[in-house]
Amino acid sequence: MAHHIVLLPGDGIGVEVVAAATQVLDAVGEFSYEKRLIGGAAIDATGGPLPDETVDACQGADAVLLGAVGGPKWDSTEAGRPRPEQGLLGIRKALSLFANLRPVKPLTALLDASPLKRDRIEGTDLLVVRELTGGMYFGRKERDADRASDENAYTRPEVERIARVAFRAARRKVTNVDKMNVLEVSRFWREVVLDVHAREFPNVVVDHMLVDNAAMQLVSAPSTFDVIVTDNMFGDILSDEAAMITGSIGMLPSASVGEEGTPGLFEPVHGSAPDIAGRGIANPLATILSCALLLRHGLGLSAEADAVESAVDRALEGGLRTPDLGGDATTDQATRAVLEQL
Ligand SMILES: NC(=O)c1ccc[n+]([C@@H]2O[C@H](COP(=O)([O-])OP(=O)(O)OC[C@H]3O[C@@H](n4cnc5c(N)ncnc54)[C@H](O)[C@@H]3O)[C@@H](O)[C@H]2O)c1
Ligand SMILES: CC(C)[C@H](C(=O)O)[C@@H](O)C(=O)O
Ligand SMILES: [Mg+2]
Repeated sequence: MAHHIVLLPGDGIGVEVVAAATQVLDAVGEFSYEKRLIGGAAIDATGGPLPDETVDACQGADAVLLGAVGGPKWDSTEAGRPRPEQGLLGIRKALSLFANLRPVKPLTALLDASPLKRDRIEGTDLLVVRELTGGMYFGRKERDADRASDENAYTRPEVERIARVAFRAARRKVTNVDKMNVLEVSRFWREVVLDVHAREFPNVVVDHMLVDNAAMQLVSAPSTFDVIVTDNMFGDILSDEAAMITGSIGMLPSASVGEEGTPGLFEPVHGSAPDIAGRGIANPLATILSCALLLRHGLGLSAEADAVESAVDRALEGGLRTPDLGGDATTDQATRAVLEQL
């Protein structure tokens, strides 16, 4: 039976890059698709960012492919207004997708597309393991006329399970990133990571870095990292920074995964890019590479995943460059360049 994939295009360029990526999926296999609403598109159609039907469909899928949510149309600082981003946070929580894996590996063809010097980034092959369903994103929120707060809390099981994902993924070492010199929640986080290390993974090298230093080391010596494990907020910020090692935020894929047996959600790291939405010039490669992660980790189709990744590689070797990479290829042309290599 064909694998069943729920598509959540969302808003802005999310719609454009998901349409591109499904063409690539169709070139490597047979899949049944079900398109559902999320984000601003869902607010417009139903009043809320995450309709029940979307959650139900995702729960019944083999894997979920998401574009992006959000945009100025729904941006408001007013308390209590529905926001597109709540849809994304809601589906991550509903599927218990506690681990967000963001691999950062500059492709040879793009070593000169990064603003970082070639000799700095050469050899970089790191993985950001971002905790995705806890911390400041999901703590108690309070607001009155003169004060507002977002609680930043983690429980022991939440830290233990993300630490295990990181230690299992390590080839050389795990770098735990926190802010333990200031935050109580970070001191607790680090203690739990150390416990898991001592009890379950004593043979893996572990080191610890404060997040401000990690932000600096990511651009000065990215190839010294292997696996970075960090909380929801720090992981969000550090992975956008790390994207520039690959040349563009339009290149960075991600996999959001939970416990065995629950469908994974695969999504580019970038957002809905309102500044270029509707112009047909978004780089679809982050989403196409997210499809490779979907094939490999979501559906167990490793050969197909390898084929997609090497087609992207060859298309770039052949000169493919969208505007974010300094060229003028459109989304369509980029997609066709990948399809031609398949
Ligand atoms: N996963 C998601 O759904 C997600 C992620 C990040 C931001 N957002 C939302 O997207 C909206 C815009 O956020 P933002 O501007 O801070 O971040 P963004 O990632 O949408 O855009 C940042 C910059 O990168 C460029 N860019 C992003 N993706 C690109 C691509 N594929 N090809 C070429 N250029 C690309 C944009 O044009 C923009 O200049 C906000 O509403 C935000 O909440 C959603
Ligand atoms: C849109 C937003 C909620 C989201 C996040 O902060 O997790 C995005 O920035 C991401 O990185 O996936
Ligand atoms: Mg982000």
